Amino acid sequence: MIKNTGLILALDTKDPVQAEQWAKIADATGQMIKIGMEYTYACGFDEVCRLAQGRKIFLDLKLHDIPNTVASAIASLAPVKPAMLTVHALGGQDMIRAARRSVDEHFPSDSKPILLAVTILTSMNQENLGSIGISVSPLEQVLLLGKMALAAGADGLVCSPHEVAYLREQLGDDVVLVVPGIRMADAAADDQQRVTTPIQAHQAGASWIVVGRPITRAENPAGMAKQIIHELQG
Ligand SMILES: O=C(O)c1cc(=O)[nH]c(=O)n1[C@@H]1O[C@H](COP(=O)(O)O)[C@@H](O)[C@H]1O
Repeated sequence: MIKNTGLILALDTKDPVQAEQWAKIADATGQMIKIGMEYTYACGFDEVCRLAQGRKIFLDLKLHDIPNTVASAIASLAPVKPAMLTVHALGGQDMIRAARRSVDEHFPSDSKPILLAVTILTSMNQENLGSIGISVSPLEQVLLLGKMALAAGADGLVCSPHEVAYLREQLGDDVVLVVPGIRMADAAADDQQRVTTPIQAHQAGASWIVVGRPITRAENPAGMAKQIIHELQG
């Protein structure tokens, strides 16, 4: 059983003022923030570096390309000094090996980001998998991709809350499991398919949960963040 599950607040916005306000909520509670594609593409790399300064950042750009391109992209991300970064497991073992080499080469040994492989997006269900030619269950596919990614050098995985308990059992306590697809009980799932509540993800063994809209669209985002942290610690 994982004792502590951290909260990562996803800053999915194009607006630097809004991002700073949400980041301050995370600062006040000592949580990590996630900067993703929306912010990076809208605001640019310099702004990402500014927002990241003095903060623990999960840089979620979900790199997925040929090995050389991914390795070079990771080298370009070094100025952000992220604590975590993502590649897509579907890029395969050669791409993940190249990502590993690039992290080891371009980041100082005392501040290497945790290299995370995104398995099957939380927005996909069995039917979506079938439409891309995958007939096994999300659980089986996540385990297959997860084992491959860890063997190729990833430090951890991004998976849905539905797979966490099984991955913990199969892969042990040391692997970092980062878990989006978090919704409060009875809340709308939006575009997410494989979801649970924060406490269920914690009990299943998540190292970190990633939460965006349940906090950022709450009437009182700071209050909601505190409530989730309280639940995770309870
Ligand atoms: O890599 C991720 O963080 C990620 C992987 C995944 O499978 N599903 C997923 O939702 N995410 C991210 O987690 C966040 C979830 O946001 P909300 O659905 O608003 O809580 C978004 O920033 C997504 O980009």
